[in-house]
This record gives sequence, structure tokens and C-alpha cells, in this order.
Amino acid sequence: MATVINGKEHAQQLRDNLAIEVSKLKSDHALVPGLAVVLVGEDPASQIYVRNKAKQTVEVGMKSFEHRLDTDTDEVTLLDLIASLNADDAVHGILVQLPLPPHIDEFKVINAVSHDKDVDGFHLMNVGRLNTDGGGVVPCTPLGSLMMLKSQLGDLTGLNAVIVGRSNIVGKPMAALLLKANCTVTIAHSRTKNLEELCRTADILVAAVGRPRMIQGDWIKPGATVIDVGINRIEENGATKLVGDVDYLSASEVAGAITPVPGGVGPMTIACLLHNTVQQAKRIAGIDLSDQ
Ligand SMILES: Nc1nc(=O)c2c([nH]1)NC[C@@H]1CN(c3ccc(C(=O)N[C@@H](CCC(=O)O)C(=O)O)cc3)C=[N+]21
Repeated sequence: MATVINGKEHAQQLRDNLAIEVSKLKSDHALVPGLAVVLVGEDPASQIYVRNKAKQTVEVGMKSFEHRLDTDTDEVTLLDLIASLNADDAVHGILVQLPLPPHIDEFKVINAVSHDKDVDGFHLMNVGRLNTDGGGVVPCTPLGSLMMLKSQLGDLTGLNAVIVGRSNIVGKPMAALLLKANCTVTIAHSRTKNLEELCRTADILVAAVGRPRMIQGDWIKPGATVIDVGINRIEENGATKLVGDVDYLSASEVAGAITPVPGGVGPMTIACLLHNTVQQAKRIAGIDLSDQ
């Protein structure tokens, strides 16, 4: 049976370290990192997620600002809010919850956030830096996944990594990170031929397709490390259930290690958001990022 990679524990450890760092920033630099979260619309799942983020932000000693706008908010209003957050010295990180309603241009909004306050790593400047000098802010889900992989496997050099999913949010930045970690990286997607065979070549398999339990145990190389990024809400036996993109039961009989859903990548995503906010606060304040 596979080792379960406990995302909750990894996230708690990261938050404990952040709390220490935040208290040092307070005492040595009079700096309190602040995170602003902007939510447009009333999607209940998003609301829970935003509430969790705010709670954890405060728990590590940072400031949390929440802005909830109606679903029918126009683009100009949202861009005005972003401009005011860009100019606000108490705000070091700005996250605009995605997806946005269809009448708002997501690309425009993402790139209206100052790249120095982007904590998702979605701004073109940070995308560019991830793929060149690696110096920018890294998207939270891939960053959290990489941290768990390194903690599980140590040096990743030479390993075959297959990422199923080519989104800007997960698949592509995950590929960039694994490439930087010296893996041989393949990105697979809905048009990939012989997906099952390809998955079976992976020492590291990252599932980020958004299709419940798509990846089966017999697609997995024995002993492989599986990172399940999917968070799918499904109805089963009259109850709502959260499942990943990997069929956990069959996969855990073959894999060497696997992240569960819930309790895997999700909690690490939020912890990495807090990490990125601290990074940006230090960057803005001119505090050496290699300092502590
Ligand atoms: N600009 C932006 N950045 C994001 O990072 C972003 C976003 N928009 N829009 C929505 C998605 C979704 N997302 C989640 C993060 C953690 C959990 C999480 O912690 N999930 C728990 C379960 C929570 C539950 O029970 O519902 C877990 O997996 O254990 C879920 C979802 C970040 N997103």
C-alpha cells in the first residue's frame, strides 16, 4: 500500500514556520504582511475557500482584507478596486478569486494586479520569470505539490514526470518547476494518444484534469509518486463527496506514495498562498529574500 502524503501536516508545518517568520518581520522591521482577497459573485464553494484563507492568514499573524463584490459588478469597478489595492501600503498580496463572471476579462484583471503584489503567480511578469530566471512568485498549487514531492523523494533529478493537464494555473507552471528540478517532463492532455501507457512511464504522476477518478491504478507504474490536484464534488449514494482526478482506492494499491483528496494538495495551496504573501511583503520592503 502507498504511503499517504499528508497535505494537512505539510501545510501546518509550513504555517508554523511562516508564523515565526511573520513575528520576526514584525519585531525587526515593523512589517505586518497583508493579503487582500477579492471575490466576485456568490459561489458557495468559493465563499468557504475565501473564509478558510482569511482565517489562516490571521492565524499566522498577517492582516487579511476581504472584498466581496456582486456577480454583476462591472469590469471598471473591479479594476478600480485593484488599483486602490495596488496603491495601499498595508496590502502586500492581492488574490482575485477565479473564475470571474463571463462579462469580465480575466486576462485583463490578472495583469492589472501589480506583479509585486501578485500572490497567485498568474501575472505575465511572474509567468515569464518562472520560465526564465525563476525569480518571481510561483503559483500556489504547483509550489505546494513540488514541496511535497521533494519532501517525499529528495532530489528529483532524472525522474520521469508526467503531468496530465495543461492549464495555466497548474499544468504549465508544474512543468516549469519539475523541469527546473531536473525531471524529464511530459505534459499530457485530452488529445494525448495512449495516455494510459504514457502515465505508466511516470515516476512522478501529477493529475490536474478536473475529471473525477479518471486515472486508474493500472495506469500507474508500481512505486510511483502520485500528486492528485483534482478537487471534484460528486454525488454518491445521495451524498456530496470530494474526490480527486485519481481513483484513490486502486491507485493506492500500486503507487509508492499518493496525496489524498481532501487533505492533500488543497491545504498546501492555501499555505503556499500565505508563503507567497510573506515573500511579496519582503520584496516590497526590500528585505533580502534569502535572509531567513
Ligand atoms: N486566484 C485564485 N487562486 C486560487 O488558488 C484559487 C482560485 N483563484 N479559485 C478557486 C481555486 C480552488 N482553490 C482551492 C484551494 C484549496 C482547497 C482546499 O483546501 N481544499 C480542501 C477541502 C475543502 C473542502 O472540504 O471543500 C482539501 O483539499 O483538503 C480547495 C480549493 C484555490 N483556487
